[in-house]
This record gives sequence, C-alpha cells and structure tokens, in this order.
Amino acid sequence: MITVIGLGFVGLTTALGFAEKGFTVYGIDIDEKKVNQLIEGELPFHEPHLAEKLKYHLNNNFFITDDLQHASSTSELIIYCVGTPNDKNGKVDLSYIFHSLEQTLSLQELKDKYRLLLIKSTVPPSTLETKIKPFVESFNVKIGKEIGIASNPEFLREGNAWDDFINPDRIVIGIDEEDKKGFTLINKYYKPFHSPIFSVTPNTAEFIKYLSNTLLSTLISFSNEQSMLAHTLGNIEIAKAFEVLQLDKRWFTTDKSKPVNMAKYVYPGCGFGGYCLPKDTQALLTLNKELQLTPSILEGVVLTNQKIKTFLLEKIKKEVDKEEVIGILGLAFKPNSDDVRESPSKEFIEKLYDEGYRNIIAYDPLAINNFKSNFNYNIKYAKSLHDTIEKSSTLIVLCQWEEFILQKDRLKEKKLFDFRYCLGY
Ligand SMILES: NC(=O)c1ccc[n+]([C@@H]2O[C@H](COP(=O)([O-])OP(=O)(O)OC[C@H]3O[C@@H](n4cnc5c(N)ncnc54)[C@H](O)[C@@H]3O)[C@@H](O)[C@H]2O)c1
Ligand SMILES: O=c1ccn([C@@H]2O[C@H](COP(=O)(O)OP(=O)(O)O[C@H]3O[C@H](CO)[C@@H](O)[C@H](O)[C@H]3O)[C@@H](O)[C@H]2O)c(=O)[nH]1
Repeated sequence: MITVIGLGFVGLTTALGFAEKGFTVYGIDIDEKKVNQLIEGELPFHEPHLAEKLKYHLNNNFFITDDLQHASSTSELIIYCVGTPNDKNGKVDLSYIFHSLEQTLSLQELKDKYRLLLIKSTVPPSTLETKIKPFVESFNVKIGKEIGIASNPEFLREGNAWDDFINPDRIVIGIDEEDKKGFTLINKYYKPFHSPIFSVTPNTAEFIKYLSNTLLSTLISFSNEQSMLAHTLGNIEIAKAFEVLQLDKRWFTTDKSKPVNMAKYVYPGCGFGGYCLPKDTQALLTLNKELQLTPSILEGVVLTNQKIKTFLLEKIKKEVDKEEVIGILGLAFKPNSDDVRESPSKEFIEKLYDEGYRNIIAYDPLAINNFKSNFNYNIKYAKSLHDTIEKSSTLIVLCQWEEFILQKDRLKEKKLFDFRYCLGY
C-alpha cells in the first residue's frame, strides 16, 4: 500500500502510475477544490492520459481520502509530492515539505512498523541530510530502523507526464547504504517499471535532479544569447542556423534516424518558463552563492532569460506603433499545456502594457481561463485564432502551438513576430 501526499502534476501522476502497476494507492491533498474535482473524476489541469487513468483507477485501487491516519498507517511507502517554490530571495521554501512531514510524523500509528518516506519534490542537494533528517528525528524516530527516508527525484515533463512516469529512463533513489528494509521496499514498488534503479547517496540524488534542469535551462539560454547576436548582426536566418546545427551526427541516435530529443533544447525562443526550470535554476544559483562560489554560467543563464524578453520587446518598439492592435499568440508556458506558471507571455504582456501598448488581444487554445484567473491584466481575449488574426495588425507568437504552425500562411498576412522560430524559415 502507498500513500501519495500532494496531488498536483507530479503527485497525481505518481499515484495513478503506481495504481496502474497494480498497487493500492491513497491520495491526499489539502486543496479542497482540487480534491472535490478529483473525486468527481475531473482533472484540475490539462495533462494527456490522466483523465482516463483517473476514471479507471478511482475507487478501484486509487482512493482519494482526507483520513491521513488510516492511509499512512496502512502504507509501507509514503511519497511526498508537495510544491517547493522559491522564496523572495530565490531560496527553496521547504515549508510545504515540513508541514506535510509533520502531519504524518505526528501520528502515533506510524511508529508500529518500518515505513519508507520518499521525497519526490525537488529539493536542493544536501536538503535531506541537513534539513529533512534532523526534522524527522525531532519526532523521536530512529531513521533506518523505525522509519526510512530517501530522496526520489522526478524527471517527468508536463504534457508527457504519463509516459515519462510509466516508462522512466532512470529511477534515482538517494538512500543510506545500510537501510536494507528501504531497498527491499524500493525494489518491490519500482521493479514493475522495468527501468534501471540507481541507488546513490541522498546528496547525489538531489544533485542529479538539478544537473538535469539546469542543463536544460543552460542550453536554452545559450541559444537565446546567440539569437540576440544574430538579430543584431542581421541577415542571419536564425531558425535555419539552429536546424543545421542540430544535423551534426553527434546529436543523433546511433542508428542516425532521428535527432535526440535533447537537441530540441538547443534552439532559440523567448525564454524558458514553467514551474520548474526558472525556480530550480534560481535555487541552484542561490545555493552556490551561499557556499561562496561564483556560478558564472548559472548567473548568465538566469540573466539571459530576462534579457531575451527585453531584447525582443525592443524589436516590437521599433516596428509597431502604440495604437496598433497586437495579437498575442500563446499564453501557456509550452504547447499542449494549460499551465501559465512563469509563462514568458505574462512578462511580455506586462512589458508591452508598461510601454504604452493598450490594444492587446490574446489567444491560446487551452490556457486562457488559467491566465485570466491567475493574472489580472487589462487586455482582451479572443475566442479563436481566426478572431485574433482578424482583429490584429501585428501578431506575436510566444508559444509554438501546432494550431499556429498549421495556419502560418494566414499569420504571415499580418506583421508577424515569430519569437519561437516555429513557422518555417
Ligand atoms: N510539474 C512538473 O513538471 C514537475 C516535474 C518534476 C518534479 N517536480 C517537482 O515536484 C514537486 C511538485 O510539483 P507539482 O508541479 O506537482 O506541484 P503542484 O503545485 O501541481 O502540486 C502540489 C500539491 O501539493 C499539495 N499540498 C501542499 N501541501 C500539502 C500537504 N501538507 N498535504 C497534502 N497536500 C499538500 C497542493 O495543494 C498541490 O495540489 C515540486 O517540488 C516540483 O519542483 C515538478
Ligand atoms: O526545445 C525547447 C524545449 C523547452 N523549451 C522551454 O523550456 C521550458 C521547459 O520546457 P519542458 O522541459 O518541456 O517543461 P517542464 O514540463 O517544465 O519539464 C522540465 O521540468 C521538470 C520539473 O523539474 C523536469 O522534471 C523535466 O525533466 C524538465 O524537462 C518551457 O518554457 C519551454 O518552452 C524551449 O524553449 N525549447
């Protein structure tokens, strides 16, 4: 039996993923609205495959409950998937982790037999050893004997969450070597995923997660920095240049049939966004600084992610009059998602408005409602792509939705800024 705490993108996918493998899973969340939606079989966010998996497993072997005592006392594995946002200083806010740990560790029933607590939330290297373990020990439990604790970072991408979780390329477990009971449980629950399991020290597991996300943000900022040089020099076909760069056979799989997916991150755009890349890059930068290191590359990655937006805005200012109607195409942080957290579109709209552009109309195939409820901008929203094209004299593509690519000839009838380089060169 497993309990998953926090039913957001990661928690819900994790819970349903283990249910799919035949385990009984309890899911717990403190957000009442989210819980009520889930109980009704509705997803609180857009994520392919999860709706049908929820319908299939709900009340079969996946149970949403508010009875933490029953759920955790009958579970061998308790998986923490709560948020880890950054505070105003760019440092990871661990309060959701501590709060959820406290809720479970205060239960007397938890001490009757060994259980393994897995931290799946993203936390900076050394957090488990220096912050979480002492916190757990303050509840008078002996780690490794009465309770196990391990780091289990998650690498799934929004929009691909189900496939990434069910077919993981690697399972990383940061656990003490002596914790044999913990290893047994990891093998029992993760074996059905048929993926290599790497058991490493907790610091290593946490570090691997940040290596992954900061490499992605570095590749994107590298590409965006180069794109600014190319724009400034002029007469450079930027999209073509990057597409030809990606033809280097070292980007290809050994059978040379297709470029590896990682190559896609070496491509310019209008900046990286989403819940993870911005906050995790900033958190690692802050950790470096706390340790008196000088992380020049990460500093550059974060700075370039801000500069690229200002740079592209300057192009708009030079070529678009304040009175023109500007159509913003794309509000989600990436296609096939309705997530607007740290979406570049938010910053663009804010900057345009501050510069005096007041006739803004925005369109996104999925994310308009989320955008409206998260941000309060005095702009209009279009019903369709057609409506946006009709009403605008300038169009700015900020998210590479397939719908926009299919209508590229119509978009090109207007003054067009393809800030995702997705409409063909
Ligand atoms: N979103 C991703 O693509 C992704 C991928 C890998 C790792 N991560 C990491 O996983 C963690 C979760 O990310 P997410 O995107 O799922 O976040 P999310 O905001 O979608 O979900 C977190 C959930 O935890 C719930 N919660 C908070 N405190 C709780 C408590 N005490 N008890 C029960 N529920 C509680 C919240 O109500 C929320 O529903 C973060 O650390 C993130 O960095 C996210
Ligand atoms: O070729 C690309 C791919 C992505 N992006 C941008 O990069 C950001 C992140 O995209 P993506 O990596 O697809 O999204 P996430 O779902 O946030 O996933 C990242 O963050 C997760 C949370 O930590 C990790 O688990 C994943 O491995 C990691 O890819 C978005 O703004 C994208 O627009 C690009 O600019 N170019």
